[in-house]
Amino acid sequence: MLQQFEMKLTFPFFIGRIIATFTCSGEKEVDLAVQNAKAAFKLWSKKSGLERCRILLEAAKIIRVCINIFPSRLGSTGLYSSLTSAFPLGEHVQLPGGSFGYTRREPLGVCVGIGAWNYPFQIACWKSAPALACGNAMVFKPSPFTPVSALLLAEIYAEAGVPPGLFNVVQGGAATGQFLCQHPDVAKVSFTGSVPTGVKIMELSAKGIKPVTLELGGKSPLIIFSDCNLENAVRGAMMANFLTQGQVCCNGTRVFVQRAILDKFTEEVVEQTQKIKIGDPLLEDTRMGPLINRPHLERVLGFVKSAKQQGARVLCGGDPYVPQDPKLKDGYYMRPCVLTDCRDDMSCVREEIFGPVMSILPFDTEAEVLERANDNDTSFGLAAGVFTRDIQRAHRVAAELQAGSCFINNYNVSPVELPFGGYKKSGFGRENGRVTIEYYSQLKTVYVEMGDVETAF
Ligand SMILES: NC(=O)C1=CN([C@@H]2O[C@H](COP(=O)(O)OP(=O)(O)OC[C@H]3O[C@@H](n4cnc5c(N)ncnc54)[C@H](O)[C@@H]3O)[C@@H](O)[C@H]2O)C=CC1
Ligand SMILES: CCCC(=O)O
Repeated sequence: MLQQFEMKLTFPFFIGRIIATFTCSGEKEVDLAVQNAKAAFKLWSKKSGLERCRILLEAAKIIRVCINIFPSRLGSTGLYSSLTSAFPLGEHVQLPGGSFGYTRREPLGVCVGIGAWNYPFQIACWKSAPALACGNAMVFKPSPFTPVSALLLAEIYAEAGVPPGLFNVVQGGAATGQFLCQHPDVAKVSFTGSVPTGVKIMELSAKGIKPVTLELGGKSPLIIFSDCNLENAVRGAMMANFLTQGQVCCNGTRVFVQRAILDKFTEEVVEQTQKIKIGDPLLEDTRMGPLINRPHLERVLGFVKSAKQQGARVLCGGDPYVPQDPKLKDGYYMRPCVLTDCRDDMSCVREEIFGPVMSILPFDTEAEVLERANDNDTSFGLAAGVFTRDIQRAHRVAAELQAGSCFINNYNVSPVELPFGGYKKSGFGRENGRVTIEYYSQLKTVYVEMGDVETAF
C-alpha cells in the first residue's frame, strides 16, 4: 500500500511552508523501477564507452546551462569527472608459450543510490554519473526532505538522450530504501548518510552479497600551526565550518589552534563570523541560509546548549535568527557559532553536529595534536586539514592524519578529479576521481591459449 507523506522543503523556498507532497514508493513501485532499469541496462551496457560518454556529456552541458537554478556547482562537474574515467580499463598480460590473458572492466547491473539531504543534486550526480558512465543503470532514492532535485536530474538525463528506465527515481524514507537494498536484482548500493543508517544498509546488502559504497558522517580536525598564514587559516576555518550552514559531512569542526596564535586567531574568526550575512539564499550577497528543518535546527541549538553546560564559552551566535524579511520569518535560521574553552570530551567536540558550530581547541605540540586529532571517540575519519608554512611538517602531518581526505593550507575544496571518501566509521569506497570506476564495475579475467591443451589425463 502506498503511504502519503508530506515534506517541508527549505530550499529553494526556505520559508517553512509545504511546497510539494510526494507519494512514497512501496515495494511494487521499487520493483517496477528496478525492472525498468534492468531492461534499460541490457542495451546501455552494450554501448561503447564513447557512445555513453557522448550522451552523458550532453547531460553535463544541460546542467551547466541550468547552473543558476541548481544549488550545487559541484554536481555538474561531478558528471564530467566520471566521464573521463568512463572507458573500460583492462590489462594485457603476456604468458609463457605465446598465450596471454587480459582483463575487462564490466558493469555491475542495476545500482542503487541512496542520498542524504544536504547536497541532494550533487549526491545524485556523484552516484549516477559514474554508474551510468560505466554501463550500469541506477535507481536513486533521495532523502524525503529533498525529493525534487533528483527528479530534475532525471529530466536532464532524458533530455540528453539517456534511455528510458536507465535512471529512475523513487521517493520515500527508510522503508523504500530497504526495499531497494533487499531487491534481488540490485547489484550494488551506494549510500550517503549517517553511520547508523550505513550500518543497516550494509547489513541488508550483505544478505545479497552486494558491494556497498558508504559515504558517512564525520567530525574532522583542522590543525592550525602558529607559523601559518593567519588570514588564510581564518578563511579556511570559515570554509570548514560555515559552508551550507555547516551541513557538510567533511567539515573541520574541531579547530585545533597552536597556543601562540590562539587569541589572534580567535579574535579574527569571531570578527569574520559575525559578518556573515544570513537570509534569503537566492540573494547574491547572502552567505548563510536556513537549516534543513525545525527538528534539525533544534538539535543543533541543543548542542550549543550542552556545550555551555559542559563549560564551553559562546563567543558569537548559537541562537535562533529571524531575518527582517517577513516572508522568511518561519525559516529555520540560526546565527553561526564559535565556541571556545572547549575540551576533547565535550559533546560538541565528539559528535557530528551538522550545523554552523565551530569548536576551538588549543594545543602545544605537533605530536600532541596528532594524537588528539586521530583519537576521536566516534572513530570518524572523513577529512582533516592542516595550516602551516613548513612544507615538511604539512606532509608529515597529512601522512599521520587518519582521514580519507586531507587538506593542506585550505579546506573543503573538493574538485571532482580527486577521490572523496572516508576512513574508519566514515565509510569506504570512493566517489569522484578515476578510482570510482572500480566501485561501479567488476573485473573479468580472460585467459587465451595459443598452443595445444596440455592435459594431466
Ligand atoms: N560522507 C559523505 O559524503 C556524506 C555524509 N553525509 C552524512 O549524512 C548524514 C545526514 O544525512 P541524513 O539524510 O540525515 O542521513 P540518514 O542516514 O538519516 O538518511 C540518508 C538516506 O538514507 C535513507 N534511509 C534511512 N534509513 C534507511 C534504511 N533503514 N534503509 C535504507 N535507507 C534508509 C534516508 O531516507 C535517506 O535517503 C550526516 O551524518 C552526514 O555526515 C552527508 C553528506 C555527505
Ligand atoms: C564535498 C561533499 C560534501 C557533502 O556531501 O557533505
